[in-house]
Amino acid sequence: MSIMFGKARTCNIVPEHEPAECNIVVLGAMGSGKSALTVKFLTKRFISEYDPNLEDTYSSEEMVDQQPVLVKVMDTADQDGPMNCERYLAWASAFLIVYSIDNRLSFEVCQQYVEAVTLYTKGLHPEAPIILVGNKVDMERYRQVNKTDGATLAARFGCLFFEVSACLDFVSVQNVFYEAVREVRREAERSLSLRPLYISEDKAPISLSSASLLSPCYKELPTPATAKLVTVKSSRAQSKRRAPTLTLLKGFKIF
Ligand SMILES: Nc1nc2c(ncn2[C@@H]2O[C@H](COP(=O)(O)OP(=O)(O)OP(=O)(O)O)[C@@H](O)[C@H]2O)c(=O)[nH]1
Repeated sequence: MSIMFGKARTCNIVPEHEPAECNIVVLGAMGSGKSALTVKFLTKRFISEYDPNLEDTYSSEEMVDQQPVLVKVMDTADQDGPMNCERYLAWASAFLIVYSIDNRLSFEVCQQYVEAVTLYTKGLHPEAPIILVGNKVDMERYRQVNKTDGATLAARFGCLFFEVSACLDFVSVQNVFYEAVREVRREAERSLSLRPLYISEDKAPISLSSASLLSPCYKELPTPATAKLVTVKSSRAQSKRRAPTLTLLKGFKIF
């Protein structure tokens, strides 16, 4: 039921059956652990070697809060700091911006990413959320970035903040990606509540399912020079319809 100019009208909500999509871009300094976090989320395993110039996009069917969602993860590889950001800014539903707690420079590069992304997303509806991630928390004895530094940066830009380790427990890493999906859903709801619904008799019923709520996620995947869509169905896929398959990620040695 929505009220428009004082008239009470109903709209037939036709639920879509396609899982919503959520495009997550993983950004951060070289060596901060972007690929390791991506592979941990997709395979539950920690990688040790990788091709540092490899930039790929992977997809995985997930169930977040009992709602199916196709999570697409773009693992970026910039040489030094935000470079030709247009390849991912319009595509992204959310950003994970990663630094390594044992590397102060990676934290400074991370701030450049937060500023560059915020410049683009501020004022967009829905706004693509940023999640700040302090990785390698297992390297506590070599810590160079205090947890309060990360929390302060996150508070300054209104982002969520987590410290995790790609080589420790899987659930903490999965939670970061799941929180990104939840933030996208919350932002879509917020954005929808700001817009009056225009409904007239001759218009088709409006579908407000989670898919259309997340319609900002349905963006054409850009054809950036290096990213290729590699489908990786997580072995955790809850979907009974299709046997989960896992294509090992090119360029990663998984043990
Ligand atoms: N101790 C520890 N090492 C990690 C962790 N995450 C990644 N590493 C290591 O850090 C190095 C860089 O990890 P990557 O995941 O390749 O980092 P990246 O940000 O993808 O680096 P680029 O591909 O060069 O952008 C590798 O040797 C990883 O094994 C972590 O949580 N803890």
